[in-house]
Amino acid sequence: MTVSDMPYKFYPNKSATIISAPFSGGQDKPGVEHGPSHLLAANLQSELESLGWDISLDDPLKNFDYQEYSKIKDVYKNCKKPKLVSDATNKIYNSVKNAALSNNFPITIGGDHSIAIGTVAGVFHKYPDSCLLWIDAHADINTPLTTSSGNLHGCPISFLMGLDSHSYPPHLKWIPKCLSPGRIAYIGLRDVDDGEKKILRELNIAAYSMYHVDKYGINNVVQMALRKINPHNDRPIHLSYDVDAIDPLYVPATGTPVRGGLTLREGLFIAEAVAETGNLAALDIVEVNPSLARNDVNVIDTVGAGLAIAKCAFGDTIV
Ligand SMILES: NC(=[NH2+])NCCC[C@H](N)C(=O)O
Ligand SMILES: [Mn+2]
Ligand SMILES: [Mn+2]
Repeated sequence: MTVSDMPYKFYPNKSATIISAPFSGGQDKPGVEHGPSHLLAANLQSELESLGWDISLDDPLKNFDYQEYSKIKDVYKNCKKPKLVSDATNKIYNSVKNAALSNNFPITIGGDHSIAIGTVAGVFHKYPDSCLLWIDAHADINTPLTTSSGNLHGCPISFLMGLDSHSYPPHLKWIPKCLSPGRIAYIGLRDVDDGEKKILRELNIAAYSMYHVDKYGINNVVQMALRKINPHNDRPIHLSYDVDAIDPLYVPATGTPVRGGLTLREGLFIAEAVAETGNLAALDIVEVNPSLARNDVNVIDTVGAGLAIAKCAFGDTIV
């Protein structure tokens, strides 16, 4: 592959919006809501500006009243906090949509991975022809019928695809069914639930696990994944990056760590290779949870990895 002569084809004037999504309601462990403030304190904005980007900030959950939700019983069958997740991701959806509609590259910093309900829906509103590259140890494609944890950060893909849609909590029915199975590829999988494996097989979804990374090497895996979802390299690519794809050695401060993950270099290579296509259209960096660090080094490593992913995606190393 050659370096695109049109880097960032969808945002040629290199302007971006950093959207803070300090949200933890898609899972049970407090602390992931502090991810955005740590990434910003690590100079995310000025680091991206020094790469030639014009950066604005948005904070769609600024006035969000979390207290209100603790007063109500927010469960639907086995799904935890559907109203909270619905309302928060709807605000993120509008922020991402508005950024993309005003030609600002949306980079959303989480927060748990349920926020991708809003980010993917927002990007696909502007670019319905997009494809989604999901970097994660997990498939996050449980439906309300298959989830055993009830945590909605394990379900965003199924809502975006409309899988088992009759089972949805009423609040989540607004989510546009914008994603088709041929438009998503995974890299980094190693902790996939049985119900999820069945879905991945039945829908013939491009799923590259750590086994494939070892077998073919990271470059081949990225190229294979992109060829499946973007065969002519003309579609916008949404890169949704769960930092737990990277091995806990490098990214210890995350809610659902799984050993045997990507090396830090493999993880960064993915962001570089997607940037190199010229078609990167949105980025999420999720599941940074500074509260789960055992010491300061853990925080520095995890936040530093998130920052490095963003810089690679924004052209630090190649473009
Ligand atoms: N975004 C994440 N870290 N998701 C972890 C999901 C874990 C498990 N598959 C579940 O559904 O509960
Ligand atoms: Mn995830
Ligand atoms: Mn994960």
